[in-house]
Amino acid sequence: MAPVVEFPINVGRIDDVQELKKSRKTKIPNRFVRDKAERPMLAATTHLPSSNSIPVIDLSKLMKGNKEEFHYEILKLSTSCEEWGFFQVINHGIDLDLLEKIEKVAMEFFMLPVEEKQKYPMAPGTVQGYGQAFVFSEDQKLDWCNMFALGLVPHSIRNPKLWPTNPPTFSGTVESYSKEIRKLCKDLLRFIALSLGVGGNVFEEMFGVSVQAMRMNYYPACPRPDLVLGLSPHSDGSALTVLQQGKGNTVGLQILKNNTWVPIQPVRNALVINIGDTIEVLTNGRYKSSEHRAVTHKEKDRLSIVTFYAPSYDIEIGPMAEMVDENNPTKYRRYNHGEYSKHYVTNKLQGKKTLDFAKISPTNSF
Ligand SMILES: COC(=O)C(/C=C/C1=C(C)CCCC1(C)C)=C/O[C@H]1C=C(C)C(=O)O1
Ligand SMILES: O=C(O)CCC(=O)C(=O)O
Ligand SMILES: [Fe+2]
Repeated sequence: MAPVVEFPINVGRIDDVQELKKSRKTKIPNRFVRDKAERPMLAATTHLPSSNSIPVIDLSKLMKGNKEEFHYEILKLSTSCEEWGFFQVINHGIDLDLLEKIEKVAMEFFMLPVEEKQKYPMAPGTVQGYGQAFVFSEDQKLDWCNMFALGLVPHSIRNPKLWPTNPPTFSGTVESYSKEIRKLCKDLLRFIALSLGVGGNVFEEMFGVSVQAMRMNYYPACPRPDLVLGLSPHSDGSALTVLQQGKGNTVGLQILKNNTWVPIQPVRNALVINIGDTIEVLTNGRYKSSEHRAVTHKEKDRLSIVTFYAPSYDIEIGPMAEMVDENNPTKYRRYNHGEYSKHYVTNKLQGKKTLDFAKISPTNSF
């Protein structure tokens, strides 16, 4: 079973942002207007030097490159994970038509009448279906985003009632896409392990049948992008996250680096990968999950398709012995991943605060 909140909650009225946009009102409802300190300050983040962008990893060099190419790319991978917690992957081997198809069915779904989408409601306190996840109270600010999320693997986390029959190709495309993304996650975890100097199969052997979930995020254009957030700042609770940005989309994803929000420029046919909290714990903080958020655009809509890949709920995790020594004392305790998942999905998105669950000294930001 996927983790859910067990207490009764009142989340108040959650407006559907696509419907708000259709109503053409220029005033943003107060629940979406962020306090001053949280607003995106668009001008301050759009003029960064181009060198300040996340590394691009060529997967074909890791899969079938010569020795030199392999070593160069592994080094780049390790630097990306250490310095950014993010990278983009090109030549990933996933059929580009499949990437197009998943975008197409996602857009077809979001373009359906709201009554049709609401046949698959995300119940308050849960994370699957159509709606807004991570809302737990009436006074919580809302994101300028419509989400549709599904648990995929193992089958026990699936809720068949939430799988849309419209568009008719939706489910089949999700199945094909998720199989390919799963293979990619396994390959990436193997190379991430090698980049750490541990055995390539370490993560896969440890994870059991990994949990896989998918979220489609649709950010309609917003008349006041300076006042709202598309998605609140957070780190992902997964081991790895794979993010596909809609073709031709504007910049929307930003990551927090040295206290500055850095926009991620989409690279054609690339997938964005980020290190989740689980890898941060397993590497004892050597590879960190980065805080990130999404901002909106005044005229353009944006779509992202996100896959979360995480260990099985039954496994216990903690820093790997190879990552701990007298210079790197243990920073995280051991815990059950199912408990962390429950903690993650029963708290609002709040930067990296969720990971305090695992920290031995929670006040440290490491
Ligand atoms: C921002 O993160 C998420 O929305 C998210 C949710 C994932 C899930 C589903 C959509 C349905 C099945 C359960 C699951 C919690 C995996 C993130 O997933 C991360 C968070 C944890 C913890 C994790 O294991 O993956
Ligand atoms: O839409 C984006 O670019 C960010 C999505 C994201 O971070 C998430 O879904 O966890
Ligand atoms: Fe995320």
